[in-house]
Amino acid sequence: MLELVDVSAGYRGKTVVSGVSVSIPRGSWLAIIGPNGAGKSTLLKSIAGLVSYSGSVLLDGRPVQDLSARERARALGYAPQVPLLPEGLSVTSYALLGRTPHLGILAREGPHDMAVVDQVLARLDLSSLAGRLLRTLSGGERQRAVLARVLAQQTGVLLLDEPTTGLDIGHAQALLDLVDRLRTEDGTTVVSTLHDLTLAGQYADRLLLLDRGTVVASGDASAVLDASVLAQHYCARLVVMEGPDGKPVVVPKRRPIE
Ligand SMILES: Nc1ncnc2c1ncn2[C@@H]1O[C@H](COP(=O)(O)OP(=O)(O)OP(=O)(O)O)[C@@H](O)[C@H]1O
Repeated sequence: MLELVDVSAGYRGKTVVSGVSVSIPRGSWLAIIGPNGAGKSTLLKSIAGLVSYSGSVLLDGRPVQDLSARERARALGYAPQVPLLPEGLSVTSYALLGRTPHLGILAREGPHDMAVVDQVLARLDLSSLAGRLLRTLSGGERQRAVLARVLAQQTGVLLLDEPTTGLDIGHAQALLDLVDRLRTEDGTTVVSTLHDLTLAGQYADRLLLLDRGTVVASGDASAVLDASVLAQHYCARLVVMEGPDGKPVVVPKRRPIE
């Protein structure tokens, strides 16, 4: 169980996330949604311990701040929205970095670590690119390499900042399906930011809508993906329809030509 209690965070004295409390049961998926600048990434970085915050982030009742760096790296896997990549590494070497928290001091990766990485690369459709240098990858391939590293980390909690950015619809779906499988099979807990509201509604158990740093709506897809709520907070023209699986589909409406 991951629990946020009254979490506030900001930069240089300016608060950009204010008083967020939410419980995320083991094996569930929370999607943080909201307009640009709402504080989604900042909230995710707070959970990852990458920005300072007030309030508490508890993992199985224990403050995450009390974990050692190694314990934290074994417990929480974080994939940033705009990663800084070591461009000269191959995809395999980069994904193997995800195994670091599992290695003994001065130990090198062994066959098990290689097997984990091979499996993750296969699941992300990256096997054919395993030997390629990161700087030679397309945007979507780089994005998948970042996710390969975090999935190779095999943590109980995945913190994914816009994991589908730059991915085509097929690769986006494959990635979300993979995360969903980890969630249901291994009990992995997922917290992700997502701009695609339809995908957020399809995959997450619970959505948290942030606007200007505060939670303005929270609940399942049908409760949060309400046309008037979304129109108000995103300043957008849209309709919400029912999709084939009964989940909401958020459709933008073009401004009528005068
Ligand atoms: N390092 C930083 N220093 C100062 N201000 C920052 C920093 N990072 C983010 N901010 C500001 O904090 C606010 C929230 O940013 P954040 O990246 O959390 O929003 P977001 O909801 O993830 O946005 P987006 O959808 O555009 O990615 C924004 O106003 C942003 O300019």
